[in-house]
Amino acid sequence: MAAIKLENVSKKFGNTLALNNVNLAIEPNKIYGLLGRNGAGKTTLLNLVTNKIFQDQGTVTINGEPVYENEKMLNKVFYMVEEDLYPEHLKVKQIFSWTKVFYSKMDFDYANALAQKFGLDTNKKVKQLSTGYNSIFKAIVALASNAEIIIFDEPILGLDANHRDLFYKELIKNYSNHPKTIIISTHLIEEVSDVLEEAIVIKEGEIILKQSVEELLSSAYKVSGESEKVNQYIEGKEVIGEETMGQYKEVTLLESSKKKNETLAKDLNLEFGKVELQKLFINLTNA
Ligand SMILES: Nc1ncnc2c1ncn2[C@@H]1O[C@H](COP(=O)(O)OP(=O)(O)OP(=O)(O)O)[C@@H](O)[C@H]1O
Repeated sequence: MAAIKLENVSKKFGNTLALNNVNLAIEPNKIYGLLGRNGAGKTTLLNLVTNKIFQDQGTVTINGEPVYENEKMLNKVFYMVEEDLYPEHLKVKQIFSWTKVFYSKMDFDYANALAQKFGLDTNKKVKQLSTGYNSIFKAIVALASNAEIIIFDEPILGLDANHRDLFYKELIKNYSNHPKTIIISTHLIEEVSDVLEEAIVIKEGEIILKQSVEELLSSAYKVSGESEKVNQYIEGKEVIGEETMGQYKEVTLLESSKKKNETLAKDLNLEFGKVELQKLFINLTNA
C-alpha cells in the first residue's frame, strides 16, 4: 500500500491553478526528492498531504486512509517547514519535550546527541537561534520524531557547507537504522542527488516525472561536437536540451540507454558526456 496517495487532486487559489489533477503514489520506506521551480506547486502539494489546506477536487490518503481531519494519520507524518511555527520564548530542550506530546516515539537521547554533533545549545531559546541553527534545530526535531513519514521543505536553509554535509550523513544514518518514508523538497538539487532514491518533478501544478534517480541518470546523456554532425546523430531521438556555440553544439538526450549509438557517434567524431541531476532538471523544467 502506498504511504501517501494523491488521486485526481486539484487546488486553486483564486485564478491560479496550483495543482492540476495530480496523481501520485509515494511508496513506503524510500527517499523522495520533490523538485520544481519557484511556484511549481511543491508547498501546495505538501500542505495538502499534511491537511494544512484542503483540495478542491480529488483524494489524499496516508496508508489508505483519508488525511482530512484524521489526527491518527497526521501524527504519522512530521512536516518540517520553512516558517517558524514554534513558540519562540521556549528553549530548544522544551520543544523536544513538547514534540513528544504529538510524536510519542520522539527520541530525546538521539535529539541531544544530534544537538551535540551540530553544536546546538539546547538551553537557548528559539528566538536566540541564528538562521542556520534555526534550521538545524528544526531538522533535529524532525529526525528525532521517529515519525513514519518525514517531510522536509528546504531543510538546509542557511546551513553552512559542513553542516549541510553533516545533515545529509545523519539523514542517511537515520534512514538506514529506521527505514521510513522521506520527502525532501529543495532547490539544491545537485547536493541532494546522492541521497535520493526517486525524483518527483513538478511543473506548473503537474507531475511531469517520477522515476528512480539511478534510472534517470543512466538514461540521460550529452552528445557534443560539430553542429551538423550532432544534428545527424539526434535525428529521431529524444532531445530535452541543446546549446550551440558557433559551429559547436551540445545536446542532452533522455532515452533508453539501448538507443545510445556509440558507433554512429564515433563515425561522426562526437563525444558523449554524463548529465547531472541538476542539469537534467533545468532541461526538463525550462520553458
Ligand atoms: N495562499 C495562497 N494564495 C494565493 N496563491 C497561492 C497561495 N499559495 C500558493 N499560491 C500560488 O500557487 C502556486 C504554487 O505555489 P507553491 O507555494 O505551492 O509553489 P512552490 O513550488 O512551493 O514554490 P517555491 O519553490 O517558490 O516555494 C503559485 O503560483 C503561488 O503563487
